[in-house]
Amino acid sequence: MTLGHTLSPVTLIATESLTKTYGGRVTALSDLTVSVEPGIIGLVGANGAGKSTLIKILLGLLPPTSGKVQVLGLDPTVDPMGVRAKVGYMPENDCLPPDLSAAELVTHLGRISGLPKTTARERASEALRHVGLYEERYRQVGGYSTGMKQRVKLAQALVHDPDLLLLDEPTNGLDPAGRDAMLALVQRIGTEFGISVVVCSHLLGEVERICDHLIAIDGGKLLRSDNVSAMTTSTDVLVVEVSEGDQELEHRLLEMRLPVSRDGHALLVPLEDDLTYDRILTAVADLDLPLHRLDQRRHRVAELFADREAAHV
Ligand SMILES: Nc1ncnc2c1ncn2[C@@H]1O[C@H](COP(=O)(O)OP(=O)(O)OP(=O)(O)O)[C@@H](O)[C@H]1O
Repeated sequence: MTLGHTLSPVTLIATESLTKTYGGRVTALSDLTVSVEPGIIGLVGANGAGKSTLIKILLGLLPPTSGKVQVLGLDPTVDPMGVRAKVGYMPENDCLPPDLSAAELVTHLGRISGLPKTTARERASEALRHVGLYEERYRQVGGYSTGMKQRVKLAQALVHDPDLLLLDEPTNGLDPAGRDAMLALVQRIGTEFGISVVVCSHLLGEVERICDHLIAIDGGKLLRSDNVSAMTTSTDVLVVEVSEGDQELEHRLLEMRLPVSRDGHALLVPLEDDLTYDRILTAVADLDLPLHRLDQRRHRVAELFADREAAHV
């Protein structure tokens, strides 16, 4: 199958007028046309936006009602096994059998993916090492913390060495430190292992941190698909951060008649002209403070959606 628009040889995922209705009543995806290249891609949308439905269609687990879809050049409606051989999937919900060890489970799932016994065992150990569970791999999964269970799900998605990972809400149920660790891991997989990743999340701020590209959907429709850098354009406010002495610096900048405001420890100064940089640097040097950051503040992606219902995604 070839989609109507021209596909670049590196197109990762492409859909054209993709529509999915459940029971003819609920429209989960509506006329969705989107195309992305390899990288770390965030799929964001509020609960019920249609993210999981899209993931299931990409995997060939669910047939679309109408429209076209391609994953890594394959059509999941025609060749679901071909797609699944190249794609790893981390489901959203807790679905791990509690009485198996992580090593047994990931090896078993590797075997199901078609790996020979020894290779499956080796690949399982490797995948568990990548996610930081090597030492704990012979313990029963039932005794694992939520963060460890999420990492087992990630390891099983990696076991057959896929070209693309589809991660459905990988930070679900994790505390802030666990979320940071999971996001760092996902980013490392995308950058160091060269595996493309689609991260599904209803938390825009999270995916914005690690993704190159964002697809935002709302009510099954495409809201926006763009590079994160294109969405987060610079503002005309400078952010100044010093490792210590921020109050001293604030006083000095006010004395210099610069209209300073605060965002936590960071000082914000409107950028009037190039001299603003010099004046701040002079103040920092005069006070002999350790400058940590001086640059133009960028818009957060969330600000782009602030005037829409999708603001809470
Ligand atoms: N099997 C189903 N039968 C009927 N309606 C469904 C089914 N699965 C999903 N839906 C509905 O389709 C819409 C999209 O659901 P979907 O699970 O794809 O959204 P989502 O963005 O993944 O949300 P969440 O983050 O809550 O999982 C919702 O209105 C949901 O209630």
